Amino acid sequence: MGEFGLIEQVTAGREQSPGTLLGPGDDAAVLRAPDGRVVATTDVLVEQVHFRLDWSTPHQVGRKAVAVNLSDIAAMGAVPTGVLVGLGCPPDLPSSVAEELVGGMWEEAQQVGIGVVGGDMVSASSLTISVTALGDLQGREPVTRSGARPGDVVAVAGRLGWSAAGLAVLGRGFRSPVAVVGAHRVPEPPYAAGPQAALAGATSMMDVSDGLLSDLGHIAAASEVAIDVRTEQVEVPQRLSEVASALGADARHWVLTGGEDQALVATFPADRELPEGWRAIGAVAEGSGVTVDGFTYEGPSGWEHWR
Ligand SMILES: Nc1ncnc2c1ncn2[C@@H]1O[C@H](COP(=O)(O)OP(=O)(O)OP(=O)(O)O)[C@@H](O)[C@H]1O
Ligand SMILES: Cc1ncc(C[n+]2csc(CCOP(=O)(O)O)c2C)c(N)n1
Ligand SMILES: [Mg+2]
Ligand SMILES: [Mg+2]
Ligand SMILES: [Mg+2]
Repeated sequence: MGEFGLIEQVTAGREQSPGTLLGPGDDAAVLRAPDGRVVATTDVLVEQVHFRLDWSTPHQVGRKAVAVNLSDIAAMGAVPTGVLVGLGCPPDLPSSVAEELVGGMWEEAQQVGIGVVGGDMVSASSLTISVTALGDLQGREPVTRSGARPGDVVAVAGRLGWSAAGLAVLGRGFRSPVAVVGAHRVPEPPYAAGPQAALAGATSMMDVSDGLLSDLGHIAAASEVAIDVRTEQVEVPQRLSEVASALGADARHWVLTGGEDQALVATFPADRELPEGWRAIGAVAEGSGVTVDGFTYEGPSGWEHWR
């Protein structure tokens, strides 16, 4: 099948999402931007680096590719308006795989009431997925990484360590459909928690893609503050402890440094009540860097490409 046939196959019969005025099909999509500002973010996923098709179905990979972008929109306190999808497909990739991938992308997009408004399809030596998400601030100010202040509470919404546990299970050759494997295949970012945190006065926020400690390092650096994570406040779910003891691994390490759950982490003034779904895990102080119970964490604090 040629390029245009494939584009036809993956776009045919798709409904236009509510904020889309035009597209896909023209030189660019036109989206409503009621706020007058557009939030934009992009994340690339590469086969063997971000996913394996013997570990996940194309549909699950498609959902994840969109989810990791929508969590960046939520982390700004915005709501998504549309996604654009770039697909680099090896020549021998069955068109059904591309179809399933795009189907998964649509499913995830539709969870938040949007659609795939455009994209591009090219030949490539390994399957490469580039998703761009656009969002709307609905009149609110963006919640950046740089607003954390000494005295703030650090809080998290969503799962931590589940995807890393699932990755460990898959990496040891098990394919059982346990919950952590499901969490690795398709993250469940707490999309609504982003705008809710913004409304509740969050001073900084980001999504946890690389690992809690690593990502908190970005907030600490951008805000020029120190962040201490208090392990007595950080829940290690029973499920993770069970998987860890079966594998001889450390569940707390997954929670503190595991990426790809796309949880949201934010800081809030200490006198504010945390919005529903948010749990306190630490505190902001004057200084620099991230500590755990006052000490520097031994070992890598999260995923880093080329390391
Ligand atoms: N090639 C690039 N050109 C310009 N800006 C970039 C480039 N790569 C990354 N950035 C910017 O650097 C910042 C950090 O990028 P990073 O990819 O770590 O963000 P993220 O999407 O939140 O994390 P993750 O990729 O782990 O999901 C972002 O603001 C991003 O837009
Ligand atoms: C086959 C396979 N091996 C390893 C991993 C783990 N992994 C890959 S990228 C990443 C961080 C987030 O990516 P990015 O920073 O690019 O957004 C993590 C934790 C995986 N998902 N699949
Ligand atoms: Mg990201
Ligand atoms: Mg991010
Ligand atoms: Mg990253």
